[in-house]
Amino acid sequence: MQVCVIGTGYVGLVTGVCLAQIGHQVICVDNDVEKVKLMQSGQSPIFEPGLSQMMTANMEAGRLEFTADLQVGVDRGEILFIAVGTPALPSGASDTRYVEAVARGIGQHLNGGYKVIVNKSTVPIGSGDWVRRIVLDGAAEGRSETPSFDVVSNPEFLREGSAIYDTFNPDRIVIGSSSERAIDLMQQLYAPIVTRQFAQYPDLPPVPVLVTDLTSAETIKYAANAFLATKISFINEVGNICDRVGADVTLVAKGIGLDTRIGNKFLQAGIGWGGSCFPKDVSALVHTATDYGYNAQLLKATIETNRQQRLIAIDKLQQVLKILKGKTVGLLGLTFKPDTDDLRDAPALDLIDRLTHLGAKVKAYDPLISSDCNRPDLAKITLTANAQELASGCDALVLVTEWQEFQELDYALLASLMERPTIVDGRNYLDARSLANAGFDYIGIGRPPLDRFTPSAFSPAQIDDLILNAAA
Ligand SMILES: NC(=O)C1=CN([C@@H]2O[C@H](COP(=O)(O)OP(=O)(O)OC[C@H]3O[C@@H](n4cnc5c(N)ncnc54)[C@H](O)[C@@H]3O)[C@@H](O)[C@H]2O)C=CC1
Ligand SMILES: O=C(O)[C@H]1O[C@H](OP(=O)(O)OP(=O)(O)OC[C@H]2O[C@@H](n3ccc(=O)[nH]c3=O)[C@H](O)[C@@H]2O)[C@H](O)[C@@H](O)[C@@H]1O
Repeated sequence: MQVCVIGTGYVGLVTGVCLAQIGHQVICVDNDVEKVKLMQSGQSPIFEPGLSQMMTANMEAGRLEFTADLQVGVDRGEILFIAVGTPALPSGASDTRYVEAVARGIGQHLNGGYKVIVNKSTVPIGSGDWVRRIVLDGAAEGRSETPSFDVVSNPEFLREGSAIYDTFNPDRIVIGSSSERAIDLMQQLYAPIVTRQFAQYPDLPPVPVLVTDLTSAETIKYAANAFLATKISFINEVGNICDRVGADVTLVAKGIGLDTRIGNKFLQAGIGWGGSCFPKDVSALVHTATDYGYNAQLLKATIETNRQQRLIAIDKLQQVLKILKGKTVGLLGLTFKPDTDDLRDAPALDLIDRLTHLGAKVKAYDPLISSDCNRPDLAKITLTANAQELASGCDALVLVTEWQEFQELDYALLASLMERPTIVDGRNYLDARSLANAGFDYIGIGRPPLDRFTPSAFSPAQIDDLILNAAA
């Protein structure tokens, strides 16, 4: 099928590349001319595991092209994906100006043939009909013939860092539309994914496809992200209670997660959720609720709990170091999660603000953020090229992002380079006992100290063994 994807960010580019990989003819449009030139030369503007290779392979196979010319994309595509950003406005509402610009542009360039216009961006509930109207307005401006099109909501559930895997192995595909013709075309489009032709486990039953009305599909996207964010805020709150009563949140999470009604995913306590979507999407849902006369108290608490949680590492540092003014704190990781170069709304940024406000000197090492990144929000910190350089002269380290390479560091060496080897493991990611043996004062989130025997001394894998043995 002929597909046009408008917006080539974390979602649009992955969608375009994966649709080409399953055999469709894809043209990706972006209004950032430099980005388009980069992609035309075979380079991905973002880091996502496996993306560059798949992108170049599909370009070479003649299934994937890039352009800055929306007219070319609209002419070529039978299915037009809108995948531009919908960041938060200061009010918490979603900023839909990029979606509006694209919808109007599509309308201006429509050429008479039937098109399916797909909202892949996360758009406020009710946007499907709004997009239809904007497209019609654009068409009237462009004086095109009466356009023939339908609007579909097809929310995206991929995670950064595993975006390609998630695209080929989705838990479900949601298609919201009132048009049978559009729904049928969307089902044809996704057939190779639904039948798991590109899945890691091809023998699993087909991927469930949920066909809904537009509004329900749009609400599913917000509800999914709000639920996941609430689940994390919940376990973080339990972790804070664990800190006070001496329980271990990693064991509590195991214990509740074995209940299939609860499930074991998204129960990792830490320094809070961040990224380009959870913060803005939960805020946008609260905002929508308010617009419709409902006070979404639970979601507000989810946000507030997370705001506090992001600074919990500072409380822990203050307990050990007391005065932070004049101390040097090293951050292991900056991105909001591992395997991405994305710093949008990363908890690290709040930590940096607060630590510098308290007079601490902040250093950081992140495998994908280099000192020449020229980000104003990182201007007040020292970015180092590796973990040794980071640890050198630090009073404490905070593990912010659970990059795999942080498991393999020589912590005894790092400890020897530090003023006072203390580490706050903001993701409960490291083996507490090994860190203690390496000379560190190890502090987890919601975990008791190691000075008395507790299973906290075990690594996550060892805890899994305990469960298996117990089951046997
Ligand atoms: N990042 C993620 O993991 C996920 C994001 N989403 C949603 O997908 C949407 C896109 O998010 P990201 O890919 O992260 O955004 P992004 O900011 O990485 O990419 C947006 C792209 O759209 C381009 N763009 C803006 N205006 C344009 C226009 N008028 N014409 C053509 N291109 C234009 C920008 O240059 C940029 O390349 C958002 O609504 C987001 O909420 C949904 C699921 C996952
Ligand atoms: O709408 C979106 O953009 C996407 O948002 C999230 O994906 P993403 O933000 O890429 O990353 P997640 O893996 O969900 O992590 C989000 C944040 O939660 C934190 N997190 C996650 C899981 C957990 O147990 N604990 C926890 O603190 C992570 O560290 C990270 O800061 C959702 O998981 C995707 O389904 C959704 O498509």
